[in-house]
Amino acid sequence: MRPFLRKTHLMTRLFFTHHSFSNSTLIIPQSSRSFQIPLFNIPHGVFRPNSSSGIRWFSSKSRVEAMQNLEAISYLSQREAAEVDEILMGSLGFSVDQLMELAGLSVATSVAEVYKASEYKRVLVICGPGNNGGDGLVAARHLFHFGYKPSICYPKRTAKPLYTGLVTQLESLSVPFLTVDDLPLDLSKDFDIIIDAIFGFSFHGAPRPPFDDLIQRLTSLNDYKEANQRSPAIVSVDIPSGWHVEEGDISDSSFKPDMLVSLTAPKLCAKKFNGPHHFLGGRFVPPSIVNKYNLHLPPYPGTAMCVRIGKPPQVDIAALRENYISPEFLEENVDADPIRQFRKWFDDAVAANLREPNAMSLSTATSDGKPSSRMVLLKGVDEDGFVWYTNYESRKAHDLAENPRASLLFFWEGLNRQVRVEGSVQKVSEEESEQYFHSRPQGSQLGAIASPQSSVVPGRHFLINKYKELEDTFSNGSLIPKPKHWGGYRLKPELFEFWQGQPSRLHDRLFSSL
Ligand SMILES: NC(=O)C1=CN([C@@H]2O[C@H](COP(=O)(O)OP(=O)(O)OC[C@H]3O[C@@H](n4cnc5c(N)ncnc54)[C@H](OP(=O)(O)O)[C@@H]3O)[C@@H](O)[C@H]2O)[C@H](O)CC1
Ligand SMILES: Cc1cc2nc3c(=O)[nH]c(=O)nc-3n(C[C@H](O)[C@H](O)[C@H](O)COP(=O)(O)O)c2cc1C
Ligand SMILES: Cc1ncc(COP(=O)(O)O)c(C=O)c1O
Ligand SMILES: [K+]
Repeated sequence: MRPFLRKTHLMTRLFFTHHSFSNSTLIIPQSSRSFQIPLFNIPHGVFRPNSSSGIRWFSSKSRVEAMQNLEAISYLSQREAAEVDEILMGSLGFSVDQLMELAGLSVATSVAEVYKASEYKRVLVICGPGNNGGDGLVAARHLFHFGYKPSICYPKRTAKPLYTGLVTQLESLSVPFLTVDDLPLDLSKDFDIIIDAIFGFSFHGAPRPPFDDLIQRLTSLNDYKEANQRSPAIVSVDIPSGWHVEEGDISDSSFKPDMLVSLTAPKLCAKKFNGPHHFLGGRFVPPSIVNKYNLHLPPYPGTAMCVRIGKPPQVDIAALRENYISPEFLEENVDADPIRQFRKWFDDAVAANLREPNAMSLSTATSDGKPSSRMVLLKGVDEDGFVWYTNYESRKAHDLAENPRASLLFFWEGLNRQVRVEGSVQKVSEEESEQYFHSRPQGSQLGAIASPQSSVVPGRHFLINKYKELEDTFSNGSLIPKPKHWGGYRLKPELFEFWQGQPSRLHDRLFSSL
């Protein structure tokens, strides 16, 4: 294999035309051909000079950090876990209600990250007599509001107002409470997820009735897993119930959850957890606790209530799929003007708060038909076409010089929508490029000068040094001149396809060729 080389890259802007949908057709069948894409070394170098992209850059960085920090996680003993609880609810001024609310919300958000409500609707929450059971009650309420259908089994209720309040809240949502006798002996058919909120870090000895029997029913589900048959996913809150809080499943005879949501910090038994999904929740740990217990915990990304820890899940790539469920998109729903239709969908993507709704894949090809694709940012769309900005000496620019045709692809995953646009490409005017260039953050302007896009550079230091020199040169606030080799392209559309995903792959595809 050849070693990686470092290339650099820059950015781009967008606009659109007026045409009718006279030729629009609904094509249902999807090509069933599969493609084998050969793997090759991709010289790359994502250069984001300083933080012109601010928060977004930071939040994606903290997610990456979280993934990289897996080795450094620390674990609490049973005594330490109880101590932390006491400190939080003593000198640190928390109430148990608050902590339980945050813990239960963390459990619900962790579940929702892995098991989509559309596929895993029926949730059984088995609650024990202590705070672990309380976390389960809170999680059930949040899951209800997230669109799941929870049922509760809460055989040993605690008479304290906190718990009776949680029960009343669930009853007001008509969440069913099932007795142990109501539950089938074989839990495999009636539920998609079972949340084990039976015992937490205060568990000791061997499980007593009726929890011994419930744990046995969970353990019986192992047989289905071993036989590769569908059975509910088991999610344990803080401790897999029945496991020793520090030693884990000592007898090797208890159930093995698919997911563990550790709260505050993982307890020692979590070292023995080998399931696919380990999450951390309880985003309330103040620095004084972190320092006292020398905790190494991953940062929570953005505003999340949970973060994945442990090894990344091993997925069966072939089994990864979504069943798209969307409103129908019919001929009578589409705007006769594809540009207006595009704007409508674009506005929907913005309103849905999708990240980078203007990110699009741009495909170009050499004159002898060698294709290549990359993402660029749409910077304008109107009757004249779609505009993006880039480096005129880049690979895409070379392609466009010899073959001025391209295709654009938008994928708005959160809306089950895709738009294809194909057409001919021209450079935008120098004035237009000038105007756009000077509207960009200073860092991006300097980046455009520093980065010889698509050419091989000796290393990241090369870009950083060039960038620093430019920063010095322009530190007096003088105008940063647009490099000659930087500017926009405009694609004049000839063909549109608006795609809305539907169940069983019977998607709606409306196209208009102009
Ligand atoms: N700071 C945090 O991390 C927070 C964690 N929370 C959650 O709270 C639990 C710990 O809660 P706690 O009430 O201390 O303990 P448990 O939920 O584990 O349950 C204690 C009850 O279970 C009974 N028990 C213990 N062992 C057995 C057994 N072998 N058989 C049957 N019953 C058992 C115990 O009864 P005892 O009579 O034995 O004392 C108790 O009734 C933690 O894990 C988190 O999930 C908070 O919600 C938020 C803050
Ligand atoms: C979301 C996203 C947006 C991007 N936007 C642009 C852009 O607007 N202009 C640009 O030149 N490069 C942009 N890039 C970088 C390009 O994908 C690519 O790496 C670079 O333009 C070099 O491509 P080339 O060597 O094929 O010409 C973007 C990358 C991503 C992931
Ligand atoms: C290399 C490069 N150039 C240009 C852009 C577009 O940047 P701007 O929005 O500042 O025009 C991007 C966006 O990611 C980029 O990566
Ligand atoms: K548990």
